[in-house]
Amino acid sequence: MIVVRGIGIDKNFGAEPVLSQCSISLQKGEIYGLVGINGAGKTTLMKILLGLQRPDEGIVELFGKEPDEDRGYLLKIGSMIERPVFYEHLNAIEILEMHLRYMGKEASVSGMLDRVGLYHARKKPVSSYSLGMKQRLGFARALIHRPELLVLDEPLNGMDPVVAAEMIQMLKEAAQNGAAILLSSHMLGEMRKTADRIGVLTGGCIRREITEKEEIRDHPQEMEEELVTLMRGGVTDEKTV
Ligand SMILES: Nc1ncnc2c1ncn2[C@@H]1O[C@H](COP(=O)(O)OP(=O)(O)OP(=O)(O)O)[C@@H](O)[C@H]1O
Repeated sequence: MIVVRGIGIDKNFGAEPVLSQCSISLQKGEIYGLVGINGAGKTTLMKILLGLQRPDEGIVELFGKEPDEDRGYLLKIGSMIERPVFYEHLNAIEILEMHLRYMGKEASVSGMLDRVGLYHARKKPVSSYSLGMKQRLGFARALIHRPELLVLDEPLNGMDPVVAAEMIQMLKEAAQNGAAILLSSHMLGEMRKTADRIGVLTGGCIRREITEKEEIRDHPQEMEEELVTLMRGGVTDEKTV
């Protein structure tokens, strides 16, 4: 089942084309890794898929249909785009409890804070958190309501290896439970360990998708070299999506 699909998306900022006939789709239960150089358009594509930005051309379908006016689909989505924003005078417990109430879901707030390494700081105001701690709280907020679609823009940025490994494990569990996960990262090694499919965004569209699990996991050196070549705009004989 396809959870989100972008078809033929164009987006320009002024005279600068960022996305050009860009198409992407994610299935239930899959982790899709989006890679590309700085400025390739990863964040822009994610925002368009989430309805945070309008494309100049093209169609987005969420859960099998074009997003409707009542925006009920938002309750099925978790996201973290760029830096997460919070009411900074609240603490982590209050923020996650408020989010769960809004989403109409129940979950263990303490359990989630423990997994992202914030249990010790759970009663401190978010204004006292470091950037990495805010990033972890943003990750927790994106996941805690068990969304069917998760869109995470560089969630592993600035994470230490212990936290990054736990976050990857949590993403895998969410995918096993049926979530479709779109993830961007510059950390090709982490991406290789995490994603079922990797798409290379370059020149405004996804030029290449690496889909075979064996190809992603068993040939790390070759795969990372190929990704870097593609991101630089290099040509391979592979398909354009
Ligand atoms: N609101 C905006 N107004 C003007 N230009 C924008 C806007 N948002 C993005 N851009 C431009 O669009 C291009 C793509 O930006 P985007 O943030 O999508 O790239 P990215 O692949 O996520 O980059 P990074 O890896 O650095 O996060 C960049 O050239 C950026 O300057």
